[in-house]
Amino acid sequence: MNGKFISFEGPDGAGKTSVLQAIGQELSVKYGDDLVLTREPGGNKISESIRNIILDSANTEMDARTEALLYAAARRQHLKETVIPALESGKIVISDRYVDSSIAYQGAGRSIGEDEVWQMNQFAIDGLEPDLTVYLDIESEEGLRRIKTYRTDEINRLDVEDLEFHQRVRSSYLKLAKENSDRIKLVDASQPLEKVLIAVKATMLQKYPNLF
Ligand SMILES: Nc1ncnc2c1ncn2[C@@H]1O[C@H](COP(=O)(O)OP(=O)(O)OP(=O)(O)O)[C@@H](O)[C@H]1O
Ligand SMILES: Cc1cn([C@H]2C[C@H](O)[C@@H](COP(=O)(O)O)O2)c(=O)[nH]c1=O
Repeated sequence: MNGKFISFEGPDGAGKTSVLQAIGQELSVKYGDDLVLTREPGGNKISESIRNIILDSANTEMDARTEALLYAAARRQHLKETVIPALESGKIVISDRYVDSSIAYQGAGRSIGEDEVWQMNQFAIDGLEPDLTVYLDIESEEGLRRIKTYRTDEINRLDVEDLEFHQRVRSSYLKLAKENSDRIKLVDASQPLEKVLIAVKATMLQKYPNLF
């Protein structure tokens, strides 16, 4: 596949949506339809339906392994329907979250086990990893503060987990970034948004010097 596959990762409230909106606007001027901005869970009808089930705050009885399997199912459909066809036609695919989210949130956050969640996801991703992952790092307290202070849309079933859950998620991300330093590049997301954007662009340019 000759396209570029870039994922953005981070704890809740790190600023992925804000960063991707700005970067996406800039890149779409240059690339038009050759840029695919998408998200997990979601990106197509089936995966968005699965997203609604997973994130619905009313689904309090959902088992942690069921949750992990649903994320993996949404991921598989997203890959088959959205990501792989775009990469095969040479497009740039930027996904808000991918399999690292499952390792951090289900593996560590829900304490299912990071290795177990990674193994289970192999069936869904069939070896397809991003070429570059931009990890927006934020302390859990600050991420949660941002969500509670500024969010106008709905607070989802994972946002309302306690501080310890979100701290396990962040620790897992930091471990993943250390163990996969060729692929995962850390950006300090506690800075003002303008500075985060500069750092993110610099990170992307290191991998793809002519991207912007
Ligand atoms: N660098 C920043 N400094 C201060 N506030 C920020 C910054 N980046 C984003 N925010 C604000 O924090 C809130 C969360 O940001 P955003 O929705 O972009 O994060 P996110 O990583 O997509 O979160 P989630 O994964 O929970 O959807 C928003 O209200 C946004 O305006
Ligand atoms: C892909 C994926 C996501 N999650 C969690 C992380 C967030 O809390 C939500 C998605 O909401 P966002 O506002 O779009 O970031 O789902 C997860 O737990 N596991 C995953 O694999």
